[in-house]
Amino acid sequence: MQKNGSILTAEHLNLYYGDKQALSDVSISIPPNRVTALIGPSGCGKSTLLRCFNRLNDLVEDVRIEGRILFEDGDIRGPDCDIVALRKRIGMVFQKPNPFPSSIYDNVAYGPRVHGVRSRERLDAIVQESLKKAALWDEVADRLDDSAMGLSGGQQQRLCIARTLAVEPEVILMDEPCSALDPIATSKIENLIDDLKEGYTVVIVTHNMQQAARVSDYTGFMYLGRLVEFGPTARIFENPQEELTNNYVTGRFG
Ligand SMILES: Nc1ncnc2c1ncn2[C@@H]1O[C@H](COP(=O)(O)OP(=O)(O)OP(=O)(O)O)[C@@H](O)[C@H]1O
Repeated sequence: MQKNGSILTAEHLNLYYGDKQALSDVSISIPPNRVTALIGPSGCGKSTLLRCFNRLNDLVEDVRIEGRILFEDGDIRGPDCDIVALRKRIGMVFQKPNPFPSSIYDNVAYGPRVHGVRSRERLDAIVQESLKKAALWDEVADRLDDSAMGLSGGQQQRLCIARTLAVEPEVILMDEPCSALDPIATSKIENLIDDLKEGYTVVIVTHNMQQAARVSDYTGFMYLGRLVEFGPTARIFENPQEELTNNYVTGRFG
């Protein structure tokens, strides 16, 4: 944990895609073991900020980043940062479920295998535990060798969460994890997010304000690349300090 009580802190972050500035002077501190939602209109930089937290923007050509991102005590943008180790500690779940075209078991065992776990007994235990934490075990326990592609969209997304949990991350980044799912599957993922904060820090990007209000403890409202306001979710929705936030949460634009 950091001196300010956070697990992850961005300081004066600017990000440019070529000439276009997508983040402007963003500073934010993410509290541990809580769910933090990033909301704001399309194109305001939510996903860009999320991707900075595990250096996924490094893969984008022509990107330039200024500022610091501290994870615990180290700067993840520093030369000493081991990206593979970072992505193990800060996992990511994407908008569209993206299971590998292999068995349910192998999807979950993939990460631990990459990180050197060889014992079948240990892998069995990790697969079972991760699927239980992702609230999927009861639905797949008798068909672990079946293809992950045969699962429903909601099950696939929970499998992707299990795959992320299998390498024991500390932070889970979720980029619109329910946007491809129906309401029942969405509510399962939302319940799961609530359970996850016992053991993990969750940062979720969502278009859906009701979802942010339901699942998060803290909310950051972004607009045109800036973090306009950040605070406890109830305060952001019920008593925002900034007029822009108020206009957005009351549905005056979006
Ligand atoms: N790889 C990229 N190359 C160039 N520009 C990009 C890239 N990714 C995002 N952008 C631009 O950066 C800005 C912020 O995009 P970002 O995806 O972070 O916004 P967002 O708030 O997550 O939007 P949405 O809610 O629509 O997903 C947008 O103007 C977008 O067009």
